[in-house]
Amino acid sequence: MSNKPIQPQRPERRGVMFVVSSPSGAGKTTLTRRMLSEMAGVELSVSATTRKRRPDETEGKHYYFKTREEFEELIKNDELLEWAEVFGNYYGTPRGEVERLQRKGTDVLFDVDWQGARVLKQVMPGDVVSVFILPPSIAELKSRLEGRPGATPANVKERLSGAGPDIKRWGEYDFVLINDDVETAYDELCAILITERLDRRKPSQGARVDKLLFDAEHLELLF
Ligand SMILES: Nc1nc2c(ncn2[C@@H]2O[C@H](COP(=O)(O)OP(=O)(O)O)[C@@H](O)[C@H]2O)c(=O)[nH]1
Ligand SMILES: Nc1ncnc2c1ncn2[C@@H]1O[C@H](COP(=O)(O)OP(=O)(O)O)[C@@H](O)[C@H]1O
Repeated sequence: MSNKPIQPQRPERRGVMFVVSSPSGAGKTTLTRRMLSEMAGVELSVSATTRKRRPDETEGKHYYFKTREEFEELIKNDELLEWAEVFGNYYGTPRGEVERLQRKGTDVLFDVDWQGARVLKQVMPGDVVSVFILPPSIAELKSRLEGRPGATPANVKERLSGAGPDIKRWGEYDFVLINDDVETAYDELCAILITERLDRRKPSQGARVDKLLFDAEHLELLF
């Protein structure tokens, strides 16, 4: 029998499941799109929705756009990890999308409402960290909603009336940040993800330390 020391088995890296919610218009899309384009190692879980595509959105990159019939088929076939109806449209997280990103070992960003955040916490306990983004005031929220391309008085009113019920859920999130100055809010959002990556309790951190310790205790194998 060989008594050659065995290198510790490296468990596969389990990414951070980074869940971000906000009342509509608070700036979640602005902040998360920037994070996805500037930060390495994090990818979007692209949701399916029955909402109409906006001019700046691309099929398969921002959402998978579906008819109600197609979406109901996804529900029936259990292809969604979670789904909810928001402002009269269906939104849901495809299981395949999350499995694919988890296999890659990247961090996964979920842009979901409070209902989705709650389910994701239940189905991936230990992996989810959640952030709630708030506007600095309701007056500012209204003016951001009004300033968005395609805004109509009716959809501004609908989204504004959803703000109170959304804000009530703030206590269910791990982190809460106020998007007043966009640069500060962006730095804070990145800081949360970076802190999570460095958490000692993450399995990938243990694997990195195991490797260092193994090498430190078997210098003869190295030099
Ligand atoms: N539960 C759940 N909510 C989602 C999903 N995708 C998007 N949402 C939420 O649906 C809401 C409406 O999103 P959207 O139509 O893009 O509008 P916006 O918030 O006005 O930009 C937001 O709160 C999103 O976070 C999903 O897959 N599941
Ligand atoms: N910190 C900020 N200051 C001023 N305007 C902002 C700020 N963050 C976002 N906005 C603007 O507010 C509007 C709503 O932002 P958006 O990212 O679409 O919100 P959400 O995804 O939360 O619905 C957009 O026109 C965006 O450019």
